[in-house]
Amino acid sequence: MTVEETNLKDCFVIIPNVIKDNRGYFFESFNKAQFETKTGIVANFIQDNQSQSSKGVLRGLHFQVGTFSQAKLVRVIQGKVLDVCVDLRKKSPTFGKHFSLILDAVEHKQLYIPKGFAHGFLVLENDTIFSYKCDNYYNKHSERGIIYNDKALDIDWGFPEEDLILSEKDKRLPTLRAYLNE
Ligand SMILES: Cc1cn([C@H]2C[C@H](O)[C@@H](COP(=O)(O)OP(=O)(O)O[C@H]3O[C@@H](C)C(=O)[C@@H](O)[C@H]3O)O2)c(=O)[nH]c1=O
Repeated sequence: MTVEETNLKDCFVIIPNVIKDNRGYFFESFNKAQFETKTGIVANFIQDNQSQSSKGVLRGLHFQVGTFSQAKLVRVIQGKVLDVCVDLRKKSPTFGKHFSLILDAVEHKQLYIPKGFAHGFLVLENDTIFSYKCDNYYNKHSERGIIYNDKALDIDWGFPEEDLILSEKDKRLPTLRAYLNE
């Protein structure tokens, strides 16, 4: 696997070694020792999640707070997404900045998103299956979010706004400024 830095500190793109033969392909989707050596991050993932979505679904921008804050290692098993994360660590030099990349089932890239970041993705192909590891358990009461189209974040989703499909919960999320003033 190869690890690439992003514009956001502690946030990495992981590019696996995909081995192809006449049967198909094989790759190690997670190798703790290699992950830790190449990123310098000690990962203790304890929950795996999987979701399926249609084209146009936007999930996010989500995070958990306090003792339930989560680092995530995200990837696409089938289909394609635009994946986005936002640095919400108040003391970070890249506070409020975001990183985005395409995750698909062709390159099999992964994104490591540290604690203190918001995360979301826009689904670009029907029947996309998204999978991620978390280093903390889900906790309903610790869930927070920022609205995906917050002008202050300036995220280019590159998709017609009227075609987006969001959960009722996600439609009501606050801007970053409103969240910080809560
Ligand atoms: C995230 C999560 C949800 N749930 C439940 C709550 C709800 O009934 C149902 C669907 O939850 P949501 O609508 O929050 O699912 P979703 O919008 O897919 O939430 C996910 O979005 C992406 C962008 C992330 O980064 C994740 O951390 C997570 O927040 O699943 C769990 O039981 N465990 C979990 O870990």
